[in-house]
Amino acid sequence: KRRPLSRLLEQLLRNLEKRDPNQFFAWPVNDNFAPGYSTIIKRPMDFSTMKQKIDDNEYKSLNCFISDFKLMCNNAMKYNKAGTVYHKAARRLLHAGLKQLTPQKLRPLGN
Ligand SMILES: NC(=O)c1ccc2nc(N)sc2c1
Repeated sequence: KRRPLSRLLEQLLRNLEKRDPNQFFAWPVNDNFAPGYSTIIKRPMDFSTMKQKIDDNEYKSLNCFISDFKLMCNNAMKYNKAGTVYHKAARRLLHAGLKQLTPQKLRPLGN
């Protein structure tokens, strides 16, 4: 890929997806299997949508990408009650993902 940012984001996305072996976050959540989802979650996000946004060059920075990743995980922790497999998977994914996304070398200059 010509665009260095796209190349970086695709690699980061692949590594984040590895941490979702059950593919709870692979596709948009469907109201049919998650009753009331679209009324509770105003800004849905999932890995396939993030991939499409990379391909459409919608991410202008790494931080925009990280924001969508956090949104996806926080949506799941909002909709799914604590103690459910989905809530626990979202918490694990968020913590593991942020460790990968904000190590010292990736942190913006100055901190
Ligand atoms: N990402 C989510 O919040 C999520 C994913 C899968 C799923 N399957 C259900 N039966 S509820 C549910 C929620």
